[in-house]
Amino acid sequence: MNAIQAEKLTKEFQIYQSRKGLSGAFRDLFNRNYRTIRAVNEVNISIPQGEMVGYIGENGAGKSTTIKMLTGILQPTSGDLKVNGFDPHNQREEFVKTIGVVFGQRSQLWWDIAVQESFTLLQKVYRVDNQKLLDRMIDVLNIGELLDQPVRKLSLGQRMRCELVASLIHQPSLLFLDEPTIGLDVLVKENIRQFLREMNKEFGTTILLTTHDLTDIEALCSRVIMLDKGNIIYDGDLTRLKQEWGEGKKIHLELDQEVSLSHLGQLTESLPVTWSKNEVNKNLFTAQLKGNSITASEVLSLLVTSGVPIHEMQIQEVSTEEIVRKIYQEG
Ligand SMILES: Nc1ncnc2c1ncn2[C@@H]1O[C@H](COP(=O)(O)OP(=O)(O)OP(=O)(O)O)[C@@H](O)[C@H]1O
Repeated sequence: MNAIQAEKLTKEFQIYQSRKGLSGAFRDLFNRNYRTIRAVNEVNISIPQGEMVGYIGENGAGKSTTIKMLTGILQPTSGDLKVNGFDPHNQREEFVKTIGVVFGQRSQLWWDIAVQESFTLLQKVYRVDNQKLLDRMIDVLNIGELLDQPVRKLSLGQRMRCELVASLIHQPSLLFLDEPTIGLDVLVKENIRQFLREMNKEFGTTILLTTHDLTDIEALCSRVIMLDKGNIIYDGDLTRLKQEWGEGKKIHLELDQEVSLSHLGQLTESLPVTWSKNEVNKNLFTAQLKGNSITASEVLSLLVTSGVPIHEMQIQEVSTEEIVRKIYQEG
C-alpha cells in the first residue's frame, strides 16, 4: 500500500467578485457574482512508504491546498484519494492518528502551558505511553532545557524543534512538513534535517516536505514533485532534474596574460564548451560546460597541456535554485 495515492485530485474554490461602483455594490447585496478557480488540477501523486519527497512550486501554485486535502482539512472537489489507506476527509478521526503535521506558520502546542505539559497532553490525546521515544527526540533536538517554559516564550527555532517532537509523539508513519525551517538559522536547520533523516531511517517515516528553501530538499529528498498553477510539471529524481535542466558546470579562469577567445575555442573545439570573456578584466574567462558529458578536469588538462597560463581558477556547480528558477521562467 502506498502512503499517498492520489488520482486526478482536484480542488476548486468559488471566489466572490464585487461589482464596480455604487450600483454594483447595491446589486451585490442581492445577487453575488462568483468566479471558480481551480487551485489543484487533476494531479496524480503516488508516494510509497518510507520515501522523503519534496513538494515545491511558486507562491499560489497550489501546494498548501494539496496538503490540506492530503491531511483531510479540505475535501477535494473531485478525484480519488487514499492516504495511509484512509479517505482523509471522511475518515478523519481514524486517519489523523496515522499522520503528523507541522505547519511552519502555525502551532499545535498550547501557547500558555509548559512544553512538557503539551507533550503529556498529546500523549493522553493519542493514548500513547512512549516515554523512551519522547526522551530520545528531546535529546536529539536538544530541547531538554525548554521543557518547563511556556511555548509563548520560545524563540522560533526553539518552538519549531518542539513542534517536530509534538508531531511525532504518536509515532505516525507519515509526516507532512510545510515550511518547517522558515526563518531558522543554519545550525537549527541542520539539527532538524539530521533529526528527520534519523526518523526516516529508523522508523521508515514517509515525509512530504513543502518548502521554498531548496537546500532543505537537497539535504533530505531524492525525489521532487514540482507544481505550477495547479498542475504537476515534474515528478522524479532531483539528480535527473539537474541533468535535464542544468546547464552544466562553469569554470572561471584568471590567466596570467590576455589570450584570444578564438584561441581558447580552438583548443577545446572537440568538447561541448562555450567561452566568454570579462569585458572589464581582459584576463578573466568563463567556460560554460554543456550537460554532464564532460568533466571540468578534461577541459583544464587540455588547457594546461596547451600551455595556457592559468593563474587562478574556480569551478561553479549549477544550483538547484538556479534550475528551478529557469524552469519557472521558461515554462
Ligand atoms: N480558501 C480559499 N478560497 C479561495 N481561494 C483559495 C483558497 N485557498 C487557496 N486559494 C487560491 O488557490 C490558489 C493556490 O493557493 P495555495 O495556498 O494552495 O498555494 P501555495 O502553492 O501553497 O502558495 P504559497 O507558496 O504562497 O503558500 C491561489 O490562487 C489561492 O489564492
